[in-house]
Amino acid sequence: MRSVKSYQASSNSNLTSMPQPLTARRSAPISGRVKVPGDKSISHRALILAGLATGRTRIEGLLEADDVMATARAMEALGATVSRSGAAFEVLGQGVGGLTAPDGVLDFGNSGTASRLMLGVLAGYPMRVAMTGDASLCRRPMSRVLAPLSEMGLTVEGDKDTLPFTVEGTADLLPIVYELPVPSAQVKSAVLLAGLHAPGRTTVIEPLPTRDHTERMLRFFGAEIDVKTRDDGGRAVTVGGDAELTGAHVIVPGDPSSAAFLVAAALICPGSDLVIENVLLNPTRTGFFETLREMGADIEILGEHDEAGEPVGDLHVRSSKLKGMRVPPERAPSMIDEYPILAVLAAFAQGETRMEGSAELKVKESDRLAATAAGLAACGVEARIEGDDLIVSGRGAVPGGGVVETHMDHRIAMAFLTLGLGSEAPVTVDDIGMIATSFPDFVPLMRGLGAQLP
Ligand SMILES: O=C(O)C1=C[C@@H](OP(=O)(O)O)[C@@H](O)[C@H](O)C1
Ligand SMILES: C=C(OP(=O)(O)O)C(=O)O
Repeated sequence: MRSVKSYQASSNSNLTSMPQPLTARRSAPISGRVKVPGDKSISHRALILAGLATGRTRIEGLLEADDVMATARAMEALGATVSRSGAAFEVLGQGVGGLTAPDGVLDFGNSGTASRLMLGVLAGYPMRVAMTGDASLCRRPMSRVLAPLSEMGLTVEGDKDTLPFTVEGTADLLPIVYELPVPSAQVKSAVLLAGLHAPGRTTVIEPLPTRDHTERMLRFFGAEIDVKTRDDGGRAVTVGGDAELTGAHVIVPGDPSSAAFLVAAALICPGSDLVIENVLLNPTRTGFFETLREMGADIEILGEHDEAGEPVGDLHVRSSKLKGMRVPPERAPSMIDEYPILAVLAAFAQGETRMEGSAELKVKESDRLAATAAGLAACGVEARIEGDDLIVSGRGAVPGGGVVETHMDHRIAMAFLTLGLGSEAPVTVDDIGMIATSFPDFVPLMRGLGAQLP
């Protein structure tokens, strides 16, 4: 058994370590059968709910990346026991009210999900907890979660909107009905997690459906969850308070947001034929694959089935000629992390791709609208931002030859390394260090499939 304390907070140490540039070159076909690491969103939630449950939880396929290890360390600091046992993780939970005050500051590294979901957990405990993150996380807005959680009873010292700050929860949380002003699964999840402690029922209303892993997993651990879907697709999610959760056996499927880079590489490198096994196919996460099919991509889904409460299947991808399209704003939540790699594919397509309603991209690990447009321009692609829309003019081929700034953003780094596998001239990414936050084996895995990442 190995405790998670032995995992380093490497996303923070990246701040002081030297940047690691990498150059991607035009590649032969990307082919083979492969699995991607476990889904990041489900991994965070598995650790949190396991820590709040009574008894033991076994987690298979947990993503061992910096972001998820920040959640694991936080749960340990709060009194849960998290250890690795062979290929799985085991968590000994403390029950919904059983967590205890940490000794030091909780450091969430680069992870928005870890920090925001944990605020929901902490809201139910009358203890002062100091929280921080790396330079990127300390710029990201926290008011979106602090607003509903303050209504429930959480206080933030100094009324701050960004980390670092100290919060204090209460044993007397109020249940609320909260309508999300922005489509965000992190905000929805934070309110639902706080609702576990509140007496009565807490409801989150979301005008556009966002990823629903918290609801599914809460149900899996025994919480009372009610989901009502409106005619317009919006949802009202209600959690019963004073909840009791029981340890469970969680199996984490492959992350579709990581698979997206492999799919993209296979599409743009001629002659590719790739199968990615065991990918999460929850409909709140598959907007990218649907969009690519509409653009003409040859993507087949094989062997779809349910595993531990989530749909999974294999993706079979063959290189394809793509055409530009209008991506409607209501699709954004189901593919929010895939816009940088979609924009890269749009550059290889014929015609214009207009990605509408992408405002949320401005508040991710970097301003992804700006970083993506600048990266494309550095690689000779015409791209522009109009309000909240990103517009890419595809010419069927990409010149490349640029140096791309990643701004401490793992998805920008992976998106532009992928671009370099299909462009005419090599593409250099200024720093690949942050890739460890979500997909530590990205570079060796891609090399194994034929990618030229020397
Ligand atoms: O709930 C989650 O696990 C996530 C929700 C999304 O963020 P928002 O809730 O800010 O849209 C997504 O970008 C992030 O990578 C993971
Ligand atoms: C936005 C992301 O993550 P987070 O918000 O958890 O930092 C991401 O992984 O693309």
